[in-house]
Amino acid sequence: MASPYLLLLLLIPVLPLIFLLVLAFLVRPRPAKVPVKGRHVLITGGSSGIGLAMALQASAEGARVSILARSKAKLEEARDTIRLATGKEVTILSADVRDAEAVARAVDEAGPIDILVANQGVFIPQELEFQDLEEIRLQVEINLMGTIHLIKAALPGMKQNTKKTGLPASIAIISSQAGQVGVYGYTAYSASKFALRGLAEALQQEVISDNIYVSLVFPPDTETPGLTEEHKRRPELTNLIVAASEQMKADEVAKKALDGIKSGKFIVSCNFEGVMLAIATAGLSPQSSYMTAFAEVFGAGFMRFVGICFQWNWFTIIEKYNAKHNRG
Ligand SMILES: NC(=O)C1=CN([C@@H]2O[C@H](COP(=O)(O)OP(=O)(O)OC[C@H]3O[C@@H](n4cnc5c(N)ncnc54)[C@H](OP(=O)(O)O)[C@@H]3O)[C@@H](O)[C@H]2O)C=CC1
Ligand SMILES: CCCCCCCCCCCCCCCC(=O)[C@@H](N)CO
Repeated sequence: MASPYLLLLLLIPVLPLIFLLVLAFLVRPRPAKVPVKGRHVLITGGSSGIGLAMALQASAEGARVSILARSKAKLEEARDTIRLATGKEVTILSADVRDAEAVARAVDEAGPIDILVANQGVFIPQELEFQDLEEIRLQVEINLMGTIHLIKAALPGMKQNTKKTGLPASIAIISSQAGQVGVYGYTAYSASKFALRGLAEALQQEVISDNIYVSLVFPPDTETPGLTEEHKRRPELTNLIVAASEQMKADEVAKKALDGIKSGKFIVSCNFEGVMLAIATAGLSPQSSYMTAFAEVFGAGFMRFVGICFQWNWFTIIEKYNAKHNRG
C-alpha cells in the first residue's frame, strides 16, 4: 500500500502543471493571431525612428502601409527610403495628432485600418519644477490626447473591417519603460505614458467583442533621431539612472513591437529588463499567454524585491549627486 506521504510527494511536481492548466483556462483575452500581410497598417510618427522602422518592416512583410506625421518633407523622405529598401509604396499623411479634425480627415483619406500603431511621441526631459507648462502640455497633448484622437477616428472603420474580413485587428500604442516606472527628469513624460496604460486596459475590454486586440509596447532608450535630440538636454541625473541600461536599435524595437502585435499580446516588452519590469508591474492587465501568466504569478514577489534594489540604487545615486552639488 502506498503511503499517503508518498502520494503527496508525487503531487509536488504535478502541481505546477495543474496550475498551468488552470491558467490556460482562465487567461483573457484568448490568444489570437493578427496577420500583417495584405493588411492596412497605419503608423503615426512613421517618418522617423521606431515608427519608420516599423513601416519598413511591415512593408517588407507585404502590408499596405500609411504613415502619419506633421512634417511633409520628413514624410516624403521616409517614403523614398521605404521605396528604395522594399520597392513598396506607402501612403503619406500630414497631420498634427493634437488636431482631432485633421486626424479624422487623414484617417478618412487613408481608408479603413486593420492595424493602428499610435507611435507618435515627444520626450522632453526636465524636472517638473523647472519645466515650462507649455512643454508639459505638449507632451500630454501629443502622447496622450493625440493617441485618443487617433483611436476615436480609426475605430469605426476598424470595426467594419473586422466584421467584413473576419480577421482580428490591432491597436498598438507605443509607451515607454518610463510608462512603467517613474524616473527622475521624466515627470511630465511619465505622466503622459502611464496614462496610456489605463487607456489601453479599459479599451481592450471595450473592443474585444469587435475582435480587436490592444498592444502596449514599452521600449527602453532606443537609438532614434528623437533620442539624439533628447540627449541635448537630458538632466545629468536622468543620464546617470538611464545610462545603466542598454540602448536598443530602432529596428530591434520595431521587430518586438510587430511580433507583439501579430501575437495579440497586451504587454509587449523589448529586452530582458523589460520582461522584469512587466512582471513587477503586471497589475491587473489583460494576459492571453498562460506561460507569461505563470511567470507573473510566481515571479511577482521576487521581482518586487529586485525593484526595491533598483530603487535603492537610484535614490543612492540621487543622494550622492545632490550632496556633491550642494542641493537639498
Ligand atoms: N527613442 C527612445 O529612446 C524611446 C522612444 N519611445 C517612444 O517611441 C515613440 C517613437 O519615438 P522615436 O522613434 O524616438 O521618435 P522620433 O522623435 O524619432 O520621431 C517622432 C515621430 O513622431 C512624429 N510626431 C511628433 N509629434 C507629432 C504630432 N504632434 N503629430 C503627428 N506626428 C508627430 C514625428 O514627426 P513630425 O515631427 O514631423 O510630426 C516623428 O515621425 C514615441 O512615442 C516615444 O515616446 C519610448 C521609449 C524610448
Ligand atoms: C523589476 C526591476 C526591473 C528594473 C529594470 C529597470 C530599468 C528601468 C529603466 C527605465 C528607463 C526609462 C527609459 C525611457 C526611455 C524613453 O522613453 C526616452 N528615451 C524618452 O524620453
